[in-house]
Amino acid sequence: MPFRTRVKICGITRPDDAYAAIENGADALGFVFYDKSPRSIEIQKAEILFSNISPFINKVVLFVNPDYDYVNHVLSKLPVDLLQFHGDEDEVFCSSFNKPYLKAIRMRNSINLDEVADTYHSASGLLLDAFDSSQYGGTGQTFDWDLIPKKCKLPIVLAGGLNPSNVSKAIQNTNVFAVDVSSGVEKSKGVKDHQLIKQFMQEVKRANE
Ligand SMILES: O=C(O)c1ccccc1N[C@@H]1O[C@H](COP(=O)(O)O)[C@@H](O)[C@H]1O
Repeated sequence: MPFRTRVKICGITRPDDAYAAIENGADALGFVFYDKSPRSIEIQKAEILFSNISPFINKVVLFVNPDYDYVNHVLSKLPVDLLQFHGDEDEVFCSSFNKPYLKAIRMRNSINLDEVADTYHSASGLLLDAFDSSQYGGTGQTFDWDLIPKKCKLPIVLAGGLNPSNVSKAIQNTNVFAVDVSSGVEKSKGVKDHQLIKQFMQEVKRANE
């Protein structure tokens, strides 16, 4: 069976955007619970969205340096499949919710991903994003994909500045398990462009042929 790169579309704030992502074949949808993000969503709005998401689509909730109680509050309200920690959270914190999680790593030359995988041994995967000193993520910036090892102890999700024009090259140049996109399929912050979602998914498919 040929390998298929999985796709997560992040920063969903509207039902129509969720449907467009699902209809075009996304495996996971991401919801941002970080009030400094323009893609941040309120719990009440997310409750409605979540109740309309088809089975077998992973619902991922993203946090940046959250309080322990806030994560538990979100988990008490929403049927979450996977947590995504996109800040400076340590392994003890990330693993304390009894839920699978992705740990986002903002890539710099000095990072040794084998060491990071040992540190976050309880993670379901590492999500690699571009480093930006002023923002935690959703920056639309790429990083040097040569920094990604061909083999890692944990599955790798590639993020950071992906869009329909570069995702096929990103997949062909790396050996990642999944790709994650937010700003590259938007018409404005928090509002997805359905044509770009379609093109992005077509390009992922093309790269897998
Ligand atoms: O989307 C955001 O606003 C955001 C805010 C804070 C941390 C992470 C955020 N998004 C994640 O960033 C990466 C890359 O996004 P982009 O495709 O470059 O826009 C992705 O994992 C988003 O989930």
